[in-house]
Amino acid sequence: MLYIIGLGLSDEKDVTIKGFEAIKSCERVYLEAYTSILMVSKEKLEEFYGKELILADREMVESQSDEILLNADKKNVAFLVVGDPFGATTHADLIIRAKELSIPIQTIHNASIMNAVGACGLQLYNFGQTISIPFFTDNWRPDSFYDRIKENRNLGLHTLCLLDIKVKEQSIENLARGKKIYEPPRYMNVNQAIEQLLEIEEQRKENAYTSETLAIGIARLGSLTEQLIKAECTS
Ligand SMILES: C[S@@+](CC[C@H](N)C(=O)[O-])C[C@H]1O[C@@H](n2cnc3c(N)ncnc32)[C@H](O)[C@@H]1O
Repeated sequence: MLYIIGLGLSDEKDVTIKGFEAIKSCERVYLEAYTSILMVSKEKLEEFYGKELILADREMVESQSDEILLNADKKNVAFLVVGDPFGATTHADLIIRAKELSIPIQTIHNASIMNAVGACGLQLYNFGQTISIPFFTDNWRPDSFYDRIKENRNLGLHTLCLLDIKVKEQSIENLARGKKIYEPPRYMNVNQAIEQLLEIEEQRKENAYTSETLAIGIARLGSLTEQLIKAECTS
């Protein structure tokens, strides 16, 4: 059985009892830690689950999924995803591959940023398309998210902006040279996101939003001690 288990949003204790029991039954446990992160270390998770975790980076999930799925038709294997396994990320390739290999799959859901964002006071019913804001580079400054925000605002809907996480990524140069040298991890903060949003508005000038637009910044949602929700105009 391949268990696809959501870990929730904050720490080792956010796993559900069902998820915890499934992890306990598994021979191998993979932790997907590149699309979202928990606020505790891998070691803390291992101690709480009583299991060694294998870090599954993007390369492993996207190019070596057969390694994850090895023997999963006979033994229990867990694939842990922060938040909910189907909240923003789907890991469709892994699931399709498992189905092709006739491996039974069970998903154990958990809270996701996609629903927990309701903690800021805005009605989930009134959110439009969710967008991702990627880190700009010197020569790559994509702005397709701008159109989604504009469409949402024209309909009177809020936009959930997910901010980029870069874990174990190669620079373009190292990628081109095939060098497996990885950049230090980076996590986009709210200020960086605002700077990028305003840069695009400055170029497009279509008034999707302005520096006066009220925005809500949310950090570490779900953490009992460190959660921060702050609403301010961007100027
Ligand atoms: C791809 S999405 C999340 C997918 C995850 N599977 C889920 O269901 O929550 C990852 C992004 O969501 C946002 N996010 C996730 N968890 C968060 C949290 N606890 N507090 C604030 N933002 C969070 C961050 O912008 C992060 O880069």
